[in-house]
Amino acid sequence: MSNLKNETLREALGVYFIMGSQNCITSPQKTLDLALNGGVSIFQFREKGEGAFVGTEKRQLAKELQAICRKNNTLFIVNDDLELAKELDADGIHIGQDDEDLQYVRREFPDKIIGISAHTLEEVEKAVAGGADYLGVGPIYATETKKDAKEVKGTTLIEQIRDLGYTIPIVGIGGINAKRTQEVILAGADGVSVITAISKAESPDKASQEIKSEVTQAKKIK
Ligand SMILES: Cc1ncsc1CCOP(=O)(O)O
Ligand SMILES: C=C1C=NC(C)=NC1=N
Ligand SMILES: [Mg+2]
Repeated sequence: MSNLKNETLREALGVYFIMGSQNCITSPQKTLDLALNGGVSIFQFREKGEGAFVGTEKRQLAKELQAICRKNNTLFIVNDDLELAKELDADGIHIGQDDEDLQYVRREFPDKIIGISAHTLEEVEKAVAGGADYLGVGPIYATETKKDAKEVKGTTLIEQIRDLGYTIPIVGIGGINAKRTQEVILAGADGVSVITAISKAESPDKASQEIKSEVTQAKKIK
């Protein structure tokens, strides 16, 4: 378990922005700065897909985005890349089912936040048993961003997890925007993970603000 208190992390998961150079219209640095101004509460660097940076360029961009997060007192999470996460002393790492297994990652990062993607109840149970700090459940809605996304499931898995009494922090992910945010929170998620709705927004700060207010409103109803 990360040394960050469970409830603090749950709170921080509210508006979980994920981005890499391939997801932006303008510069990643500018996009992140605006998104943080708008109310993003945790950020994940996810440099993947066609044309993604590798090596020194990737490391350089990660350092710059981490510095922007630090300036805004916001958690900086690295997707998949354990070496990079270690080198930057990131606040946490997010792994998918096809990445290193949780036990190995926990040994490497005993006090960091470890998030796991989960798409089935079996994957959820394994992640909870293994001591993951949060789950990324999706895709909730259709998404263009992740080419190998699994089948769209709506909010059913989130509801199932809560019906079974699991209290692990959850973010929904996949095709989420401001309009869809309340449904995901009311289903039992603690936050929403978003790439396109913020990274390709006309104004990333306004987009983040709208999502944040939807999260806040839904949590009042819950
Ligand atoms: C990384 C990931 N995992 C499941 S869907 C997805 C992409 C989400 O991107 P968007 O918010 O643009 O649909
Ligand atoms: C695939 C993913 C699922 N969930 C989260 C939070 N991040 C990811 N990269
Ligand atoms: Mg992965």
